[in-house]
Amino acid sequence: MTQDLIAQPQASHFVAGRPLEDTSGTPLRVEYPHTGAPIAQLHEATPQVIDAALTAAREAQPEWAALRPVDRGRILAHAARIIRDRGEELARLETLDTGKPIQETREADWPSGADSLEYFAGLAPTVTGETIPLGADMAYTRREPLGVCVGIGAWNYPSQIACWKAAPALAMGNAMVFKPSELTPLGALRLAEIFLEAGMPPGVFNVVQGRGAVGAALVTDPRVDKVSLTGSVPTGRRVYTAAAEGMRHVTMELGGKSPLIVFDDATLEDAVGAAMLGNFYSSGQICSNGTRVFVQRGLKDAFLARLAERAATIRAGDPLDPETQFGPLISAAQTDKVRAYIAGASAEGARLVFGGMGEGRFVPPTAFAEVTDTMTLAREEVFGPVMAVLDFDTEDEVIARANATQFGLAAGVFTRDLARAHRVVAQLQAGTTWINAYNLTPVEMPFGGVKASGLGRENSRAAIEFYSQVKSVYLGLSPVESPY
Ligand SMILES: NC(=O)c1ccc[n+]([C@@H]2O[C@H](COP(=O)([O-])OP(=O)(O)OC[C@H]3O[C@@H](n4cnc5c(N)ncnc54)[C@H](O)[C@@H]3O)[C@@H](O)[C@H]2O)c1
Repeated sequence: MTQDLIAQPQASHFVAGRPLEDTSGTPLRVEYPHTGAPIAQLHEATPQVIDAALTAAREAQPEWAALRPVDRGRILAHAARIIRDRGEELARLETLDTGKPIQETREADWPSGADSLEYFAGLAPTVTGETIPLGADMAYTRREPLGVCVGIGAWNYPSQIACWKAAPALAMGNAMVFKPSELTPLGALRLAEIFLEAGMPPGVFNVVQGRGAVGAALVTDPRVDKVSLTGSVPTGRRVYTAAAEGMRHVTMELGGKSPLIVFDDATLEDAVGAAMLGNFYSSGQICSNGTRVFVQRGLKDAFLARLAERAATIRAGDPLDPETQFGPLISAAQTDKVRAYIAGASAEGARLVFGGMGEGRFVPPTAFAEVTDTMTLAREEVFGPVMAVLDFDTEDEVIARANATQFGLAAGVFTRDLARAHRVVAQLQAGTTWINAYNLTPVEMPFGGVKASGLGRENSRAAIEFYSQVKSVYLGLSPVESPY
């Protein structure tokens, strides 16, 4: 291993407040995506490790839930402060784990995780029940935790995903066992250490490593009350099915093929900027990306010309270089997959405007024009920096075409006509939408999908509902009337 790129943690797992190793688990080689060089060597969780993590979570949860919400919130807020204090070190770790430019991991990844911890730390004490007058009697409701939640993460925003799941779950008094993606296991381990340092009792947040089989073992364990997955639609279907067997709650944050609609009265620079953000940031590995860019015919030539001009200035390179704006893809397998989509788009008759295959782990920012709805590039999630530009003429037409997909994660509209913007957004089948903006996901705003893109919402007050349940308490204050 190159000495300065080693990121070996103390142990593969973090259970009951301690690093835990079991070298009998299948080896898990962690690589720096930029070079493919190993940066850590871990082991997948064995059944014993999974059992230890779930036992620890089960045991820790009741006491954690019994704390005053303000006391749980103080620990989450303390963890957020530690994350902010160690921003540089954590950004570097995230870059090594994901290959994303350090520019991005400094600004977006852990800081967004810290936002989430701060938000739910503040929200926890404000969650109250209802009192319901019933004449002489009354009822009230209590919002109670679910118990043990399993979090399963994707590789594109590993530490942000861990925080987005942990923050509402823990704020509401649940314990969590988190399984990061096997490709990006390092950030969640660091989060577990930070929680402990911030004063969280051992066992409240545990991390186990492994591929899909470890996730599947967690999802079906009778000690688990809820599963929150961030991943692809096929994995989501499997996990939802398995969770249903045990009547477990789920949150599903899945993939998309989101439309970004640009009317010909849009501000060109903003629309082009948003299309670039929504296709090339994180080398296109973002679930909510607006990968079907519908451009009204009158603006098409200007849009493509300005897009090509601005895309040519994107600086690709070593992700640890602060000047780098664009990094490699996560793995050789993902690179092959993205290249196959590029080859397929050309074969199906789309016109390559710029970009192409690239070299090694890099696929450059790429855009195709004259893409039609039936082409594979317009129908399937690529999860790489490949933009499909489609032409359209009328509002009704573009709404129908935008909705003609199994996905429903996100959508965007660019126009100066705000009445039209609201009218169009109201008709788009998507859980998260933007008007004259794209891919901004502040913690204050609910985030999630409809249709095959998911169930439940992360972030905002809405997330509380998905990490708690309502108990009704009927309070009899008058004599019991019985016919017997
Ligand atoms: N909606 C969102 O918030 C969001 C955010 C990021 C990524 N994503 C989606 O994630 C996908 C990319 O991530 P990925 O390739 O890691 O996804 P993936 O579906 O391959 O894996 C996601 C996670 O599920 C685990 N897993 C796989 N099979 C499992 C099983 N049978 N039971 C339990 N767990 C299992 C994996 O080990 C991994 O941790 C894309 O489709 C992307 O759109 C969605």
